[in-house]
Amino acid sequence: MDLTGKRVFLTGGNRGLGRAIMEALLSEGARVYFCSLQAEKGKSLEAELQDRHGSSSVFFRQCDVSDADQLKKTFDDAVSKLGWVDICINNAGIMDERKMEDTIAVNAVAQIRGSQLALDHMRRDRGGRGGVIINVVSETGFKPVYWVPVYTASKHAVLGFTTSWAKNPRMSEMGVRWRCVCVGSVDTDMIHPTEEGQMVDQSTFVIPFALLIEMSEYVAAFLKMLRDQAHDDVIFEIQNGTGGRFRKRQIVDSDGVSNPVTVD
Ligand SMILES: NC(=O)C1=CN([C@@H]2O[C@H](COP(=O)(O)OP(=O)(O)OC[C@H]3O[C@@H](n4cnc5c(N)ncnc54)[C@H](O)[C@@H]3O)[C@@H](O)[C@H]2O)C=CC1
Ligand SMILES: CCCCCC(=O)/C=C/C=C\C/C=C\C/C=C\CCCC(=O)O
Repeated sequence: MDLTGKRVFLTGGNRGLGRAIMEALLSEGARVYFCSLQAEKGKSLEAELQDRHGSSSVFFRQCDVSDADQLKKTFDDAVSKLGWVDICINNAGIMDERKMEDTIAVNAVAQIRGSQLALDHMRRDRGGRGGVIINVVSETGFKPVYWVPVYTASKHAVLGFTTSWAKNPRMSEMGVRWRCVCVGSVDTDMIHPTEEGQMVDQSTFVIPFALLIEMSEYVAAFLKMLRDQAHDDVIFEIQNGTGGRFRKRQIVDSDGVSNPVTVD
């Protein structure tokens, strides 16, 4: 897929993975509408990026994605500013085991709702132009991670939702492709818990520096996935040093061995 001129809706774009993907897409000639919780940071980033890429290339709106009404208004505003949306990236997420409801609301419900808004808008069988819906999941979407069980549950939910929609036999008629980005750890604010309790057994948590994925590798793999329209697979796994690859759904055996399996 040529990304030039593509119209992108992205949640959680003011920092971390979302910001890196947004800047890469703008450099490829795409136009991006992004939202995040923090209004001031978002506004100043919008101004900075408009200076660099042009005033009609990037738009920001403050939005709490866990609020259904705000998310709908924000998506509708994106359609009105961009004309339409070709690529929807549900990226916003949090990791805090003390906040179970918030974690499920932001990581699972909001990504599911964002996907549904995008699907309704994109469906060719209902007058849309087709498109791609990308949910930024995590490797925790298909494997257990004992430090963050609630976070892991939220990511499993999105993987189940996304792979299920992708199996709809009428999807080619709808003209929509689905992707789950299942990435290991990238060095963003998220992986540095600052308060006791954000993780279970935090005292045993050691950042796995050897496994960390460089932001540049994440971005390159993400763009590779976006350009590749040939694959039917939904899960795109990014581990360090692999450059990213499509795979079937995985299970992890009790002995820790991870096996690719086909679910159909
Ligand atoms: N950093 C990592 O190692 C990994 C991150 N991920 C996922 O990638 C996504 C982005 O994570 P990072 O960039 O690392 O985290 P981050 O903490 O740097 O950025 C999170 C973004 O989500 C936004 N956000 C959070 N709650 C929101 C809400 N209620 N409404 C609107 N926006 C909200 C924040 O404003 C921020 O822009 C998350 O879904 C995360 O679970 C997945 C695997 C690994
Ligand atoms: C393999 C899990 C990657 C989880 C990435 C993620 O979504 C958020 C990470 C935030 C902090 C780090 C949390 C958990 C553990 C990190 C590495 C575990 C490596 C062990 C393994 O089972 O592979």
